[in-house]
Formats: sequence, structure tokens, C-alpha cells
Amino acid sequence: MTPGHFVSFILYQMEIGGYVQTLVELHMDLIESLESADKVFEYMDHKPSVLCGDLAPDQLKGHVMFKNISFSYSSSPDNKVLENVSFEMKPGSITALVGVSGGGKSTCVALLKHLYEPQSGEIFLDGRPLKEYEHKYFHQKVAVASQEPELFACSIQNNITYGLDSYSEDVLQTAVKQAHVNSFVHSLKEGYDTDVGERGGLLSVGQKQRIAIARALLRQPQVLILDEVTSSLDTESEKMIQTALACFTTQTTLIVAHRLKTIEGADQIIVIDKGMVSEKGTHMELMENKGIYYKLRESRFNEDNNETSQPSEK
Ligand SMILES: Nc1ncnc2c1ncn2[C@@H]1O[C@H](COP(=O)(O)OP(=O)(O)OP(=O)(O)O)[C@@H](O)[C@H]1O
Repeated sequence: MTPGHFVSFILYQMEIGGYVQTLVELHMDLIESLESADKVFEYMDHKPSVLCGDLAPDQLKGHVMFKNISFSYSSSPDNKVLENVSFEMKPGSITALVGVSGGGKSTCVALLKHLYEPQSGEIFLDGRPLKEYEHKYFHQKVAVASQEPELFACSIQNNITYGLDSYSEDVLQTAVKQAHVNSFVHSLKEGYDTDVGERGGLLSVGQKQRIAIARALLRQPQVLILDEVTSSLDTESEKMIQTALACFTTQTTLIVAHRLKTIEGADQIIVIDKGMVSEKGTHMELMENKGIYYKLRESRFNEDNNETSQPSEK
């Protein structure tokens, strides 16, 4: 074999090797695609774990009642997350859920959002179990503004009106005013046309949360859930939300709060501890009780003061 033949032979082998490698890659891609398709079919076959009915009344007052709710997640059935939880939210009132981490506040919210069915007890909306309501109707009437709102890389206006085919200009104006979006948008050169960037990255946490609240209010829900919406707010946004809460009288509001100062004006504060309602009352009543709420407030007050008085580490 001449050196020329040898080189040709090696190149030929490499070409064959390339084909084999391509075939192997194609085979792997095919396996991955089949696995993905399996997941899609599995998802399509998945039966929803919550029940829905066809109830969709023209009028809804927004009266909420948790009655003897006990609940465990299916992934850890032995861990009773809520035990015999009962409380009532009157139409147009503000209820704050507070308590130490892991107490069960977010689980109460998840149950009110009807993401799960409790193992025992029932949640009622205007006297009817959640499971009797029509799915789309229920999610229009019960809206959530969460701690980490999903914002899209488009204008502030489009982020607020996202997903709505139509809306009234009046309602939009009321929503942005109530959520105190106006106050920061007016200082932006392009106002409501300002692009918020990928995942809203060009806005502060407080601004994002105010947009999330406006988005929820625009849907004119009868029940509004503010899920940990105040946990990482700057002082200005905290004050804004505190003022905004005072205007929330047309819907029933449930707020899960870390910043206890924000919810001082709530009609009732419910302390959830180890899955149970341990205290219930107004801010003044709970402060006089000198129980868990009082201690939480003291410790958070000290934490906040320490944070502001500590020199920041570089
Ligand atoms: N999806 C889940 N699957 C299994 N267990 C969960 C799930 N979510 C929460 N838990 C458990 O339920 C208990 C209550 O958690 P939950 O998040 O409701 O408390 P929380 O009071 O909202 O806490 P935090 O203030 O930290 O958000 C905890 O023991 C938690 O580990």
C-alpha cells in the first residue's frame, strides 16, 4: 500500500465512522423524541386531581369559608400539613395569613386556588363547595398576584392586559391606580410602552409585584389572593401596597404576609402554626394577646432594624 492509498483508506474509514456517528446520534434523538412524546401522552391522559362542576352564577359576593380542612400532600401522606383549619372571609374584607415558615400558609392558598382537594373538610365560596364551580369561571373570579409574577419581555401595558381579549379602559385605569403602577410609570420616558425586559428584569421587585396586582385587579376578581406579595418589597413599594390594600373593598382579599407592617390594617389576621389556626383577630387584639403574632412582630421588627443598622458588606 502506497502512502497515498493509506491516507485515502484512513479518510474512507473516518467518513464511514462519521456516518455511523450520525446514525447513532439520529438514533439517540429518536429515542429522546419518543420519550418526550410519551410524556406528552402521559400528560394528556392525566386525570385532574381536582373536581369541577358547572356552577357559574351571574353574581358572586366573594364569601369564603374554610371548614374543618385537613390536608396532606400525596407525596408525603403521613405529614399532616393542615389539621382542622376553619376560618371565614366576609365579602370585601381583608384577611392576612401569618406564621413561621412551614406552618401551612401557602398550602391554605393552594387549596383556595383549588389546586388540590382537602382529604377532609370543605372550602365554600358563597356557600357552595369550590368543586361545584365551572373551571374557567372560578379562575376568573379568584385571581392571584404571586411573589414572583411571570412577566414577559414586552411593554408594561401588554403585561397588565396579557391574556385578555377585551377590557374596559375605565377598569384598567382603576386597576393601575389601585395597584400604584401609575406612580412609577409616569417617571418612565416611554410610560406604559416601556419594555420590561426578559422576565421583567428591568423593573424592581416592588414594581413587578405592583404590575402583578394590576393584572389581577383588571380581571375584576371577587376574591383576590396576594401570595407573599410583600416579602421582598422596597420600603416605597411596601407603603404603596399598604395604601392600596386600604382601597380593596370591592373584592375579598387574602394576603400571605412576611412584612407584618403591611397587614396591620387587615380586618382579621390569622396565625397558622404547625398546620393549625392558633390565633385570630385584629392587629390590636393580637398584640394585646402577646402570643405568636406578638412575638413574630417583635422578632421581625428587630430583624428589620438590624438590617438597616448593619453596615453592608462589600
Ligand atoms: N408540594 C409539596 N409537597 C409536599 N410537602 C409540601 C409541599 N408544599 C409544602 N409542603 C410541606 O407542607 C408544610 C407547610 O408548607 P407551606 O409552604 O404551606 O408553609 P408556609 O407557612 O407557607 O411556609 P413559608 O412561609 O416558608 O412559605 C411544610 O412541611 C412543607 O414542607
